Amino acid sequence: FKSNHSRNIPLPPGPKRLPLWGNAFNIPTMIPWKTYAEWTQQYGDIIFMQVFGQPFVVLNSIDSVVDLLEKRSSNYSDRTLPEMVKLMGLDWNFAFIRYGPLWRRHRRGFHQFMNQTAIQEYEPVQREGARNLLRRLYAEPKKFAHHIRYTFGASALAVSHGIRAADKDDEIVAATERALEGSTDAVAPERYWVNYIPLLKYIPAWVPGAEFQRKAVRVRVDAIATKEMSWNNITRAGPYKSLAIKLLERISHLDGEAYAQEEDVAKNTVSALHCFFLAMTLYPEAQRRAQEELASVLGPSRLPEFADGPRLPYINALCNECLRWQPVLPLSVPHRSINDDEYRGYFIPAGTVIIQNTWAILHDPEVYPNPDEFRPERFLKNGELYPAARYGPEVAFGAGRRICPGRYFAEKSLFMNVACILQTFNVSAPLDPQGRPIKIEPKMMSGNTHPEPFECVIEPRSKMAEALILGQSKEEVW
Ligand code: HEM
Repeated sequence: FKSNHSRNIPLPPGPKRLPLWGNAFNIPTMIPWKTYAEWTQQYGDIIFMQVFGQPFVVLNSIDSVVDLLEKRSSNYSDRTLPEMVKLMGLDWNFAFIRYGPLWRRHRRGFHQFMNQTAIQEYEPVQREGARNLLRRLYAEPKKFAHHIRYTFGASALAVSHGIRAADKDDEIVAATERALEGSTDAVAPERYWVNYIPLLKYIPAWVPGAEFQRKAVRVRVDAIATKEMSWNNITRAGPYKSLAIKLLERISHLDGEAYAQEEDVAKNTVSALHCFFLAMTLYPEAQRRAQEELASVLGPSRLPEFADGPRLPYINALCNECLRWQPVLPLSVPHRSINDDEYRGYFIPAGTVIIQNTWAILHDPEVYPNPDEFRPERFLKNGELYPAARYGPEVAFGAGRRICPGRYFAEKSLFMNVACILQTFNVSAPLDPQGRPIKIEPKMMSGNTHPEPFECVIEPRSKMAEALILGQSKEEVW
């Protein structure tokens, strides 16, 4: 692609391209969202790249995202299916379905079960999940990252199949976790050459250097196991069974895929909660203010309920700040254009992969001063929840027709877990042998969506808090 020759319209600016390779050597492999944001200085907010003939456009500003992904959504709602995702056997994933009638059918089904009214039905599962997480954190605080993953995996199993997961070491939850471990990795285009050169898929797994093939086989085996296990276990389903079956019929083909789908997306909420622990470890003042609010609204002797939400603006602002501070999908999920287009005097060819740089948008210092600091107050005005600017953390859920359909569900899960944890625990940095807090650097995994492993201390806030955690008999609401 050089430009639209017939009308002589240039491509958007971007790094210089080599013949054939294009920008293959410019694509940053580590934290690409920061590099793309830095490139704005040089190239502006829309950046063009091309790798082996595949055009890419990075959108670094909210204006370009609104103009293209929202206002021209009929042209910018297609997806690209990376070769590695196919090799892993995860190509059924709704997030990768091409724009068209099949996607529309899935999307309608998802909306039917995940709209703001329908999700009220899942409140008991979300409430139970949050309370069970408290007991797990109390029993083994050091394994907090595992507990978050496990709790959300179990809730996904409940919502999608109506199956109650075992209290620990559930085989379906474990297999799906393993199967999905690689899927975020696969969509990060910089990770695997096979995403650019599909012919590489014919290299057999035994060839030295074909590690991508061996990884694909490992993921595929777990994906098949998940499917079979969850289907065979549908008999374990409780009263949610009929709801689960309806959901399965609508959004998948009545097999194990709906659970893996749920698990896959639940993973984003897991990452957001993981970032919450990181923020609480690094910003004790924000934690103190949130706990003061809980004390004044709830008192010390009960756990939060969904109905408390409107009276807890600081907790809501803190959840917003978790989504903004370390967005769990910093480059969203790529869209793809259907037809040739012209924007701000530039030519965008049909089939261009469009990357929304969510991180750059939510770290724009003009809108969010000192963007690397965790400051929930930026979402408050006169003590009330207030949109920080003309756009808020909803950008973290994408844009246009492919915007995350699970966002209301995710926000409710985040609220319930954050409020329950802060009501009962103090989260702090571990101490060194001299008793000083160990300094932790906030770092997100590249190409993946959660923070790099870190340690934190999680202790009950008081005897009363301990009683709240343990006093409840094990919650079983369905
Ligand atoms: C904090 C949690 C979450 C975040 C930050 C998040 C973010 C996103 C983003 C950025 C996208 C891509 C949007 C785009 O292409 O413009 C997406 C897609 C999607 N999300 Fe979420 N998500 C979260 C939780 C969930 C949950 C809990 C569910 C389901 C219950 C869900 C279901 C989906 C689905 C099905 C898609 C694909 C939509 C499509 O391609 O049409 N997400 N999500």
